[in-house]
Amino acid sequence: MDFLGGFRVGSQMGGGENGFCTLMDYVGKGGENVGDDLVVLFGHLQYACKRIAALVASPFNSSLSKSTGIAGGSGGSISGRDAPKPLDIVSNEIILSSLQNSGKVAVFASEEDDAPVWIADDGPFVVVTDPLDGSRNIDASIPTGTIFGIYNRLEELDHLPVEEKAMLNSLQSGAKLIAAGYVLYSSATILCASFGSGTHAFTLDHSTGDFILTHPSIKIPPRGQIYSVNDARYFDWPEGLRRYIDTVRQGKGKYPKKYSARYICSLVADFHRTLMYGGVAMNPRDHLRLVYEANPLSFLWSKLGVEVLMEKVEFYQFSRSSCIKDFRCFWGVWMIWQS
Ligand SMILES: O=P(O)(O)OC[C@H]1O[C@](O)(COP(=O)(O)O)[C@@H](O)[C@@H]1O
Repeated sequence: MDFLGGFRVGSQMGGGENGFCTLMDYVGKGGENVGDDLVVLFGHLQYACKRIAALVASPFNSSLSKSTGIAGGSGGSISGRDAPKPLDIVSNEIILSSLQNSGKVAVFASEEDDAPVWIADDGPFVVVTDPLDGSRNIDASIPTGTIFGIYNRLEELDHLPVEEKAMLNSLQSGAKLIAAGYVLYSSATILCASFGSGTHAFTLDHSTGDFILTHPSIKIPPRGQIYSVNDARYFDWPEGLRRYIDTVRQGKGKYPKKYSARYICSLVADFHRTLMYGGVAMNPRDHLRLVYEANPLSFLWSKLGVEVLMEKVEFYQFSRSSCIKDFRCFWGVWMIWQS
């Protein structure tokens, strides 16, 4: 048992009884004290994620999706890998309605929507999210996750037309995030977040419904022995990346042990494992969304002092004719540079 600022820190084996530090304790006045508005926002966000955790674990998943007839949803005309899956849409609605109820959000920008939604003129925050990442894998019960980032609303844009200010607020630079995180839906449900100093993980105690602080101020192991990348794309990679992976596979890098490969193809799960065990995780394709995935996760890494490489961010040029979903980037995280 550990102590943090007067709170007992639970372990995943521990209960959520009195004395454990819950997420709401942590963000509140007795903990990091992120400010009343953000506390309220997190109260609603964690509630939404608990509902999504229950949804993805539900035995009624597939019948729910089929019977509600939302499979085509708002994205009926979209095809292939971008076609929204039913649980994505349900998760999106859950988060949106929770944030609307919070009264603290001006703009909600989700990977599931073509355009950001303006919620409330006086909401102090802008929330960007991928409500259910990895949902392509859900029929096989592979872990999924919610990714979120939070900005302050740009008051200097208040005079603009709604659509324009919603878009510009959502396209703020990742460097302006005030908080970001993810929720992993796996054998445990884990909410991992940074509010600007350090990165902390909270594990859902199903007996009380509280997220308990289980991993305060996470430190990535200085040396990992795992690389995480979709290496079916090996022949599409740049030469330098192929050389790097070949080097660590053979144990010929600075760390003289052969690396192992782990790739779930569920970003939050691959990210969380890398956070826990170290190593290198990347997606060297022009595929991940800058606003909903790469920026929030990079914010977390940067609070850990980890080097984040993002390329192709020139996509991040505001253009009125572009869909926010099209801002994509190559994304890589180097825990340790060692080729
Ligand atoms: O097919 P790749 O390049 O391995 O990409 C897999 C990545 O795509 C994702 O499924 C995200 O894709 P979507 O945003 O289209 O859902 C991640 O969870 C995963 O890390």
